[in-house]
Amino acid sequence: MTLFSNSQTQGRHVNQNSTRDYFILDRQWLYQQAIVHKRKLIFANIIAFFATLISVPIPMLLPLMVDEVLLDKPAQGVAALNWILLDGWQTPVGYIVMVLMLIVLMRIGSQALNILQTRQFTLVSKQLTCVMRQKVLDKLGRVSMQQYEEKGSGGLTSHLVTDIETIDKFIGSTLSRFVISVLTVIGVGSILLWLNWQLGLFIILMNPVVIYLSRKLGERVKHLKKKENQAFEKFQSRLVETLDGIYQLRAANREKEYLELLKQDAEAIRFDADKYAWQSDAANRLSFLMFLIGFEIFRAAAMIMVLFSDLSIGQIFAVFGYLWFMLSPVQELLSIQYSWYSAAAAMKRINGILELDEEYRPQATVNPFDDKRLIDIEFENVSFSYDGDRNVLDSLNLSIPKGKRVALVGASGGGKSTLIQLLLGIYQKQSGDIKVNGHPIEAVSYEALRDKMAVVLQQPMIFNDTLRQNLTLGRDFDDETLWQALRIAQLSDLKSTLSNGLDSEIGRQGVRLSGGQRQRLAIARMVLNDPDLVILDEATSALDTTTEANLHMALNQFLQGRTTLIVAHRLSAVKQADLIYVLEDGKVVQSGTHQDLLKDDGLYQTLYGNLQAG
Ligand SMILES: Nc1ncnc2c1ncn2[C@@H]1O[C@H](COP(=O)(O)OP(=O)(O)OP(=O)(O)O)[C@@H](O)[C@H]1O
Repeated sequence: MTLFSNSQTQGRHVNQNSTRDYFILDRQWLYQQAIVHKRKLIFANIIAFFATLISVPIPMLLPLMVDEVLLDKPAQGVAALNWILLDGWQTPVGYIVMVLMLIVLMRIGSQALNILQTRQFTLVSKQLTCVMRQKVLDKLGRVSMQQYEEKGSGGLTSHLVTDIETIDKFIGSTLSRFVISVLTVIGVGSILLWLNWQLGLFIILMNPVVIYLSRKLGERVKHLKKKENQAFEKFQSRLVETLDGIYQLRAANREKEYLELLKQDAEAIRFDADKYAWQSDAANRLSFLMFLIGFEIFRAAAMIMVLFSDLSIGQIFAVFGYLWFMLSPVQELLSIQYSWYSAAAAMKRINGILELDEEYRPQATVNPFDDKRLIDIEFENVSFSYDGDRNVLDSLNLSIPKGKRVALVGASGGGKSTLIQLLLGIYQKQSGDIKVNGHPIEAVSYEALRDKMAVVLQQPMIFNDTLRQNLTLGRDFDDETLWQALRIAQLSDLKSTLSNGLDSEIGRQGVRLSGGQRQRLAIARMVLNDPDLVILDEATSALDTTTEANLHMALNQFLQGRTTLIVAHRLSAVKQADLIYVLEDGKVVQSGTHQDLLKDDGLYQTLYGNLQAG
């Protein structure tokens, strides 16, 4: 079956370490899980057997009531009741009350066992879905950036929520009902055959047909409902997008056009919803009509049997009872294939995630970091292309010496951020060497290097959490250290603006931080990291010149002795670097200090010469 095929990686770039050692949801795994949970599953099935054993005979008490008590033809049933009942209670009312109590007890017993049985299955299903979620989460931590960029996070989120929920439902409710349904249908079928084999056979064969036909009509409704839901989803996502961007839309005077689009979406909902409303009502009624007609045919057939066989009135009542009794188990058995299809499709989608290419993570074979904590980086003839066609970095050579502050400048799109991504191991160079303290970066391992460095990006991530959590990202620091980091990052003023201090909620529902504040928060985060290698990628671009100057002054001391790589457009951020590289079309076209570069005719002078003059 395609669902379980393991070979979906074809046509994709597969990293060196992704040699199918990854976890996947397949028959074998399900089988292993069934073995792991076999005690619960066996217990659940034994309970199911007894639950059915108690409930199936209930309608058989009707012939006893109707024939023996109401029509006054006492036989074994009444004899059995007489054996239990005291003399004074051996009256029709006594019999009815006694049978009522018996039925109530049987129903309570059967329901109690059902609850216990479902409980066993939910224990298993929740355990399995939890394992699945954790496996997918583990995988997400290893998925390569290319894959994230291709898939987008929206699709991945829905897999984690809805698809796993579908599988949970299949195991927890559909499978759990399966045994009970099969046993009930077998039990009821046997009793009907025993009562009157011709009538029994007719009902056993025709019942699934009637339910199948009425279900078919029901599915039509589902299809319509799906269309209505899709229209709603489209409307909703456009609405959220429009409202999120309302400020910019208003400023661009395009608000009306976007609201007009929303109105068109609303119109589409009206069209689909209207169709769904009446057609679903009609289909529901037709579906029920089909069922009622089937039921009436069975009833008529049963009455005809009374004419032509020795079926008693009480037994006819029992047959009617069993018709209802069979209804839900047959329905459940018929729907199992649909649930299986959805669960299989969900599994396939989850396997799609589990098979995504993983980030290349070579194991460390050397430790080039000495006690002095100094790091130097060397790029030797490094080439890289995103699409395998155009080289974004083209035989690039540059060196970032120990403890120095190095700046990368150049026109937008020159490859500066790409270079950082190669250093971080987010993307892999196609050729050349990146060396860390003289060792190839693969031998050092990206994880070991990431441990030593901190990167501050232009648009730092702020979590919907407290200031403390946003600073520490879960690590332990005392308050004084945190305030010290905030001081260096020029964020001391938060002390007076946040009522709850470090424990104030910032992020989406808390205080709204300005672009500049976010950047400074990320710098404070970096300071707390105490890194040996600092990378600032447009990290101060949103600050005003005074704050930026103050920040650089405060950072000067902190960056002393740490290797620093700065990517920036602003002269103020670049000027103080010990060494500046000018990148153009993926190559270093100039290098030197600010003063050296200003003297040369070249890109640097074009970019910064005027500013300097000004
Ligand atoms: N994920 C990506 N997929 C494909 N192409 C990309 C990707 N990221 C960047 N590029 C392309 O690679 C080139 C270099 O981009 P990069 O972001 O490294 O430039 P940059 O020098 O940092 O620019 P800026 O100064 O504007 O930040 C650009 O042409 C860009 O379009």
